[in-house]
Formats: sequence, C-alpha cells, structure tokens
Amino acid sequence: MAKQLLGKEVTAALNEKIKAQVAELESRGVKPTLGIIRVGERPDDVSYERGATKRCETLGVAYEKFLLPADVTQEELMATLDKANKDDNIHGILIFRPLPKHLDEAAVIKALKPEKDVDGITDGSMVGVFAGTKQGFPPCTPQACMEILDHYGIDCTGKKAVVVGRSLVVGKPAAMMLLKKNATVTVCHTRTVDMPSVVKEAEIVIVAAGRAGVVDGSYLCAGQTVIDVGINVNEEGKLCGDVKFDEAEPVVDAITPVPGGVGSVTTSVLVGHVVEAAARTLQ
Ligand SMILES: NC(=O)C1=CN([C@@H]2O[C@H](COP(=O)(O)OP(=O)(O)OC[C@H]3O[C@@H](n4cnc5c(N)ncnc54)[C@H](OP(=O)(O)O)[C@@H]3O)[C@@H](O)[C@H]2O)C=CC1
Ligand SMILES: Nc1nc(=O)c2c([nH]1)NC[C@@H]1CN(c3ccc(C(=O)N[C@@H](CCC(=O)O)C(=O)O)cc3)C=[N+]21
Repeated sequence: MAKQLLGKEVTAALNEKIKAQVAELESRGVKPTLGIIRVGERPDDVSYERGATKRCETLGVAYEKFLLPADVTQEELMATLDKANKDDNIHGILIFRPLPKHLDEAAVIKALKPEKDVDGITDGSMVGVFAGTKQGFPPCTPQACMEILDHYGIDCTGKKAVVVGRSLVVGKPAAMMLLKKNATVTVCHTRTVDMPSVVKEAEIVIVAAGRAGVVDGSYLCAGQTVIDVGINVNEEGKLCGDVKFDEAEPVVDAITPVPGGVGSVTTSVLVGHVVEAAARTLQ
C-alpha cells in the first residue's frame, strides 16, 4: 500500500509561514490583495477561483474580482487589466486561461505587469524558471508539486524522473524544476512511443495530461513516487486525477490523491505569491 501524500499536510506548514508574513505586512499598513480576472463561466475556472478565494479568506488576504462576459472585447479586457495593473492596492493578478478563442491571449499576457504575475504566466516568469534568475513568480502548480516532494523529504538527486505532459503551465516548468533538483528528467507527450515502459523506468512520476486514467497499473511499479496533477470530472460527476488511483495505490511507494493532493497545495502557493508580491513593494 502506498503512502498518501496529502495536500493538507503540506499546506499546514506553508499556511503558517504565509499567515506570519500577512501579520508582518499588516503591521506595516499593507493588506495583500489578489485581483482575479475571469472571462465567462468555465467550470474549471470557477472551481479554481472558489479554491483560491477560500484560501485567501483563511489566510487573511483580500481579493477583488473582475468578472467579464464570455463575449467581452479585447479592448474591454485590456482596459480591465490596465486598471488592475495600475491599482497599487492590488499586488497580484490571476487571469484564468485559456481565454475564449476570439481573444488574443498573448497580448493579454504581455500587458500583465511582471511584478504582479503571481501565476507565473509572463515571459519574465518563464525565464526565471528556465534560467534560474529571480523575476516574476514560478507557475503555481509545478511549484506545488515541488513543495510536496520537499515536505515529504523525497530527494530527487540522481533519480530518474518522468513528466507526462509538456504544457507551459505544468509539464515544461515541472521538468525544469526537477532538473534543478538534480533529477534526470524525461518528458512524455502524445507522440511518445511506448509510454508505459518509459514511465515504469522512473522513480518520480509527475502526471499532467488532463486525461482521466491515462496512467494505469501497467505504467507503474514498486519504489515510485507519483504526483497526479490532473483534475478531471468522471461519469459520476466526481473529481478524479490522470492516474488510476485504485491500480496505482497497491503498487507504488507514494501517491497524491485527487482531490486532496496537488490542487489544494496550488492555491496555497498562489496566495503565498500574492503575499510575496506585496512584500516586494516595500523593498
Ligand atoms: N492541480 C492544479 O492545480 C491544476 C491542475 N491542472 C490539471 O492538469 C492537467 C493538465 O493541464 P495542462 O497542462 O494545462 O493541460 P494541456 O491540455 O495544456 O496539456 C496536456 C499535455 O499532456 C499531454 N497529453 C495529453 N494526453 C496524453 C496522452 N494520452 N499521453 C501522453 N501525453 C498526453 C499533451 O501532449 P501534446 O503536447 O503532445 O498534445 C500535453 O502536452 C489537467 O487535468 C488540468 O485540469 C491544471 C492546472 C492546475
Ligand atoms: N491561469 C490559470 N492557471 C491555472 O492554474 C488554471 C487556470 N488558469 N484555468 C483553470 C485551470 C484549472 N485549475 C484548477 C485548479 C484547482 C481546482 C480545484 O478543484 N481545486 C480544489 C482542490 C482540488 C484538490 O483537492 O485536488 C480546491 O482548491 O479546493 C480546479 C481547477 C487551475 N487552472
């Protein structure tokens, strides 16, 4: 039976640190505040927003929502972003993605102030992850994966790691972060040949494909740590990951559940970035 790597154990430690920083900032007259820009009502945007705002509330961080209709024009969206960029009382900005197809996402990302890029989507933040320099913030989800590994003392040095997925939000930055931790990293995607044997070779597996059950028991073996990033809704309307948990759990050493794993750590990391962005304005 695998050890379960629980988000709430990881967030407990993170949250204490964040609360202390919030108290310190408040004593200096700063209330850390997150600006949330949401276009339309996509269910996964709404559920991420719910998780993020709840986390803000429990940690004493304020938030302001900018809700725009799904058919908003590029000009209106840019004007909203400009307002949030210029507002000194907003320290971090979260823009849900992907944006509806009629909008120019690249132009929106370009316009976001790097200091407020708490979700790590600007080019500057990416350079930070890839070159190891400190600008912007690392994307929250892959950072949450690293927080889980760190919290449970899972050392990556010299280990074989596989990342399933190569998106700019999760897969690619996760691979860079594992590399920084001295793992030997392989990245799988839809064109990978014989994925089961590639994944089976790894000691650390991060799965971010966005397909329920894409990794089953045939990919896994004893000795592995599995981090399941996927958030999918199954036929019964329940949240489930990209890994077949029932097949993985009896086999591997350690695994994150969905829900209760990466997702809950992601929101703490996000709020931590807002607090850090607020602190940087005082430096
Ligand atoms: N826990 C959290 O906080 C968060 C969770 N998520 C979840 O993580 C998952 C991934 O998100 P995201 O990276 O944005 O998704 P994308 O759809 O942008 O990327 C998915 C990646 O997985 C690869 N992939 C898809 N299917 C397969 C397959 N059958 N075999 C191998 N590779 C495959 C794709 O390959 P190719 O490039 O070849 O198409 C692509 O690189 C989603 O379930 C999302 O909901 C996302 C953000 C935050
Ligand atoms: N710029 C941007 N960054 C994102 O990271 C991003 C995005 N846009 N658009 C939408 C997707 C989807 N996504 C979710 C994250 C958590 C839950 C979720 O359900 N979280 C639960 C916990 C789930 C669990 O415990 O695993 C919670 O926080 O309470 C859902 C969806 C982020 N995304």
